[in-house]
Amino acid sequence: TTQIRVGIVGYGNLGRGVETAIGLSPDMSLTGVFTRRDPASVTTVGTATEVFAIDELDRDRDDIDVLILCGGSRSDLPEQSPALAARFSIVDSYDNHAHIPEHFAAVDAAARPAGTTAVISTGWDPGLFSLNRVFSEAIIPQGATYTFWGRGLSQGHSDALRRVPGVAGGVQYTLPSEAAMERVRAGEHPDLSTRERHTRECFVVLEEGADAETVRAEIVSMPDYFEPYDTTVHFISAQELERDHQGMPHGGFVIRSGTTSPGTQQVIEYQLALESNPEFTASVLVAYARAAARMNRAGVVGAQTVYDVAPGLLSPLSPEQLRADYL
Ligand SMILES: NC(=O)C1=CN([C@@H]2O[C@H](COP(=O)(O)OP(=O)(O)OC[C@H]3O[C@@H](n4cnc5c(N)ncnc54)[C@H](OP(=O)(O)O)[C@@H]3O)[C@@H](O)[C@H]2O)C=CC1
Ligand SMILES: N[C@@H](C[C@H]1CC(C(=O)O)=NO1)C(=O)O
Repeated sequence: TTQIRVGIVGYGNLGRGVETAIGLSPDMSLTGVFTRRDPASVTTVGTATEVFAIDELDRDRDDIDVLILCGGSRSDLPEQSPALAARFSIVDSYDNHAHIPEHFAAVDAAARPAGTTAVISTGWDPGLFSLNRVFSEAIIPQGATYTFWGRGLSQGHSDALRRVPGVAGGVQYTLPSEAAMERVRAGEHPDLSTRERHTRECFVVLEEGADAETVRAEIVSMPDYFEPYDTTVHFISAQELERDHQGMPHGGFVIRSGTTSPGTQQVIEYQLALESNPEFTASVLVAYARAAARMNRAGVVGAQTVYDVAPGLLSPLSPEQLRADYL
């Protein structure tokens, strides 16, 4: 069977992870990396990986089945996903939850008339955690569902704070409320606000001459990303960022507890423990790129989410093998 030919758009933490994950997928090949920067300035993990300027995607080409978009959700994907879905099947990891319906509509308006397939908001949240929230609530309609993340590095929030004028670099860690988790695990169904579930801690390197209090105010008031949370901002040097904040671990869990008849307690839990958030997320993107290519060949076009993708399409194994070995 012919390989699925993939293009990576945007080469940062996620782009590097996708490059590695494709190398582990015998049914897929990497056509190349497409970057907005000078290709000569981009050093890839694989020495054989070709790097092109992103406008190399502007011309008609028949060497890409699906593009994996690895840009930032704060400002890259809102522009790149619809633009590229007009000509290619894509997958992205768009994770600004409050605006996913808008993103879906914009991408669908581009993909559907073009006959491309665009799977948006894949990864783990949104993505695998979204699936588990829906599974859990479909199976246990009477109960309460909770999602906790961290302590770990959120790539979406780190990307978002790096976009603030005056910020030269930085990361954001998400901390779950220990008290809230304890109450949930004790089987309580507490009514917790967003602010009561997590806090956010930022470590920021300022650009020369930038005003710290202006930058802090811009971060903590940022709608969707930071405004709904108690957020602290520490200012550090570039050396400290390099020395202390290069790891990108993360994780979390979705838990639902409820009853299937009066007094009959049922609990579903799905947990992730990630040494590398980007490598894990990239692996999810690659699996959904496999599904997007297959869905497009089957004539399923337009924007899709993880709720629209049959799980078997994620696997390199055939439906027959899955029935024989995994059911
Ligand atoms: N759904 C989910 O569960 C998850 C979603 N995500 C999403 O993934 C997005 C991308 O995360 P991440 O890869 O960490 O973001 P990065 O900041 O590493 O990269 C984002 C983009 O910035 C550009 N870039 C990268 N490095 C540099 C550099 N040194 N100088 C200038 N530009 C650079 C690249 O585009 P170019 O090559 O064109 O310059 C790249 O695509 C996040 O915004 C988040 O929304 C992440 C994790 C989980
Ligand atoms: N999308 C998140 C993945 C998880 C982590 C997270 C958070 O820490 O707020 N929310 O969802 C990311 O970019 O890392």
